[in-house]
Amino acid sequence: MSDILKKILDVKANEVAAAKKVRDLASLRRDVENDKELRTNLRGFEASLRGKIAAGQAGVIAEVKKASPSKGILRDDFQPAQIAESYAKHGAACLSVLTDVQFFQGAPDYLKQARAACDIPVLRKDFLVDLYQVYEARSWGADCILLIVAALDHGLMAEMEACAHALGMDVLVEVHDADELAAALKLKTPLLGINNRNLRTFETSLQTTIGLLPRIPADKLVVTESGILTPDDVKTMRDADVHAFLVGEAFMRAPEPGVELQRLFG
Ligand SMILES: O=P(O)(O)OC[C@@H](O)[C@@H](O)c1c[nH]c2ccccc12
Repeated sequence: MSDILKKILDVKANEVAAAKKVRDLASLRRDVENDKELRTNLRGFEASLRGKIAAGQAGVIAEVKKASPSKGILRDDFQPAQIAESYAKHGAACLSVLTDVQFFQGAPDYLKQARAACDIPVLRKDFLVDLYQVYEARSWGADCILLIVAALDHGLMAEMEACAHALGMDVLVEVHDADELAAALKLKTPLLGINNRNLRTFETSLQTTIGLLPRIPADKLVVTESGILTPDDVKTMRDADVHAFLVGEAFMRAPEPGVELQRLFG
């Protein structure tokens, strides 16, 4: 197995081991749980999505992403605070900020800068493989974490979800096929992301979302992720009753990301 996901997960395991040497889990956990600001300053991620959708709009999670392993650099003039402001001003429900350094050229600092520049909730977008990263996410200000079924043992995944919820964060669980979906449906979170991109091959098809819809109970909020590039793509999803979107590339390549958001979804 030499797929890219496997490579990323190896790096993540090393990163967590290194971070624990600087500050161990017990100490990080204590710091997060004893910080009044972190205990109270939470922006409801699910609530923000549901608010937009209840008003008849799309619930857009707008991504702050400098680069990706499949596409290279997406944006040269990369200023997370400015991008966040632009997204919020033009109607994004939430932000997603890449914190992975090695593969996506993201950073924890980008999450902090983006969140400080607006008042909408923020997802830590990364490959989480350890409880430690859940506490890290909150310590940086994240309102929601991503759990990728393909990256996680199912027992650990449930533990991470419980931890996130205990800290007041929401959880977006990500799947790509029917088996992963079955595992995701055992979690409590209503936020179900369907990644149209295969993380092992990077092939992208919007049919991934459409094909899985019949298997999803009505109380789940489906977020279609990746490969949404045109107003037509948005229409395809909304016609299929999918109203929440996670979009990066299309916005990152535009001169003003928020204006592009409005063009795609307005
Ligand atoms: O840039 P796009 O094709 O609009 O995709 C955004 C987002 O879905 C994608 O960045 C993503 C979805 N799941 C992930 C998991 C890890 C890293 C990145 C991702």
